[in-house]
Amino acid sequence: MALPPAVAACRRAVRRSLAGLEPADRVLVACSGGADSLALLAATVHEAHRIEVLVLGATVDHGLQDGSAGRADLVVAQMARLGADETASARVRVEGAGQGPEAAARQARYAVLEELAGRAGARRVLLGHTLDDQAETVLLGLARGSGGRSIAGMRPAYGVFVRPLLDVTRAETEAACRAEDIAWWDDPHNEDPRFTRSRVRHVVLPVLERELGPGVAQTLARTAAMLRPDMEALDRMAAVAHDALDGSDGLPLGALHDLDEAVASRVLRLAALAAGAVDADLFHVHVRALVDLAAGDISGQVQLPGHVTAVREAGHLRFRPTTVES
Ligand SMILES: Nc1ncnc2c1ncn2[C@@H]1O[C@H](COP(=O)(O)OP(=O)(O)OP(=O)(O)O)[C@@H](O)[C@H]1O
Repeated sequence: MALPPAVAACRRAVRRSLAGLEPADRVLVACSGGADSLALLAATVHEAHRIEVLVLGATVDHGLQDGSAGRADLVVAQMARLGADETASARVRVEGAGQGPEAAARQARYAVLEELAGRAGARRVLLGHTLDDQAETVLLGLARGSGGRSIAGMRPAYGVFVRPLLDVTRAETEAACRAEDIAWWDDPHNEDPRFTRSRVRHVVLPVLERELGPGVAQTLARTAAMLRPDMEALDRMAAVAHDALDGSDGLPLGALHDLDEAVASRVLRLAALAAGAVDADLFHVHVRALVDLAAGDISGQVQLPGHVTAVREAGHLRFRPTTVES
């Protein structure tokens, strides 16, 4: 019997992301219990076992919703049923230092997944973000003015993390689950109109699709895929420049002015992060203010999230802890 197209699409996508692995290697699949991550797990078990790679399924319980512990147990049972060689469930405490509970949960989740992978000797951690997640991220980035980084979308791979399904739609992951008789769980958060991402998913994108024609989500995701290599090239140039320029005395303004603005703004961002600014809260508007400060277009200081202040003095841009006046 022919393989259902959605199952084939998931398997093809996963096969690419397992390239380079060898027999007895391990991969970890992060499972929330949603259709995306269960379709990902099923495809991974199939593709990994073909090349004798072992699959560890892991779920993280943030304890943020009622009944989350029971749900984590159900996800563990589901992962075993789908053929994961090992399963793990981790409970994390979410501490939102200056960020919302969602962002704090995401950060804690990534840290614990990386730790679990390290302990299990897994070479990759597979995440189930889909093409629709990517389109939503791009649209949100555009609307919030977060700059090129978010318009280029989520990275298909960074560090140990891989997102094999970025070319696969959410509908395809659901169709793959239905075809393989996999029951999934819909996170009520994703339906809650109080969350911006939920409104983008259920209101904004459907309107765009209706008014501009179908395929808007694909176009947004494709735009991100086209921009990403450009962004990454600029990031690499900036990392080299930052290493060369950022010293104990701060960033020399003369050298900074010699850089292209695309590189200089990234150097400023890296310097702010090195000084302790919080990555998740450092937006385009902050970097823009740093560019203006460095250029002398604004005077005084720039306050950054994470209690870091940037000042322009003695031919340098310097970062120091924000002093709180009593
Ligand atoms: N509780 C969880 N345990 C394990 N993996 C998870 C969990 N939640 C999400 N994931 C992984 O992340 C992928 C994307 O899920 P989701 O879109 O819900 O998360 P996110 O984009 O990281 O964060 P958020 O939705 O909170 O903004 C899932 O397919 C899964 O691989």
